[in-house]
Amino acid sequence: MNQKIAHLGPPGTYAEQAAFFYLNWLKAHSDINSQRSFELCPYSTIAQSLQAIADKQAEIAVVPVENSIEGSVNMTMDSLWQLGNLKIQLALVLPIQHTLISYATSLDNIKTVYSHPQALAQCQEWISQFLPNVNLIPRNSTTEALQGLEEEVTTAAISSSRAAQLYNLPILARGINDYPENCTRFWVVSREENHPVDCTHTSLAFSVPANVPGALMKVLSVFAHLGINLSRIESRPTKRYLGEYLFYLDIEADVNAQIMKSALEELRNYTEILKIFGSYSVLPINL
Ligand SMILES: O=C(O)C(=O)Cc1ccccc1
Repeated sequence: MNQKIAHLGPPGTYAEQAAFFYLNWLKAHSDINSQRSFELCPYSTIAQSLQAIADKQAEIAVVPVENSIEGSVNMTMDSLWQLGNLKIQLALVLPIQHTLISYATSLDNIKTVYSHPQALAQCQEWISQFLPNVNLIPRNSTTEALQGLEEEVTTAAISSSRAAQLYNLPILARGINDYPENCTRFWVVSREENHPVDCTHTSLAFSVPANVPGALMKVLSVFAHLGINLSRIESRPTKRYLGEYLFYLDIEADVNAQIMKSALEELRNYTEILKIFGSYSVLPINL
């Protein structure tokens, strides 16, 4: 059986790099007699990679969730809530080193820089120091940003050195991210529930029944009283009314642990809609 792994494309994105790591990890952990093969499938947006799973065009998607400098990737959070029935299988942490790619012979000749909004934000101090007058133009991905560089020598793109190599493009500057420890967390998502026993994290999102004092505090105190640690809390607009929010939690516990079962049971009293995105472990990608 051929399993399709959806990721943000065109080929050479950081998402593809994470997906490629996952593909090799799957091969290494597959039964030697298994007939499974895997194929990487690029999509134009993160939302489309997740939609591909919901539509059964692909079995797995690898999507960026959070960056150590810029925080959450809103498109991933919003799509997971909207699609509702997708499950996180694994988290991957990828170190990210950005490069400036251009046919310009010097930084002084660059007028426009293209990239994914997260990459532009992760390099903003470098850009304001070395390219203070350029126009910054967002693109769907760091490799979509590479299109057309050849025809226009006053443009540059922020992408990876791996992408520069893949498309045979010149690198003008390396390691341009403002913080050297820049990392992005990706989630491996599918339609199926994850079953391993050693999951370290659970992610979920919820709305509260009414916008009243203490509504969020009641939910958080369930975890506090049971001694369960949270590793992330995010809010996103419900998009229904101004000032109404959804809350996303990453929790340091397995959904199948007895203590989490108790927490989730109690949580249902204080939430309106509760969506559990799954339990998983975290794998660092060592480059
Ligand atoms: O555009 C890419 O290459 C992506 O995978 C999205 C992204 C952009 C910047 C940092 C991490 C992920």
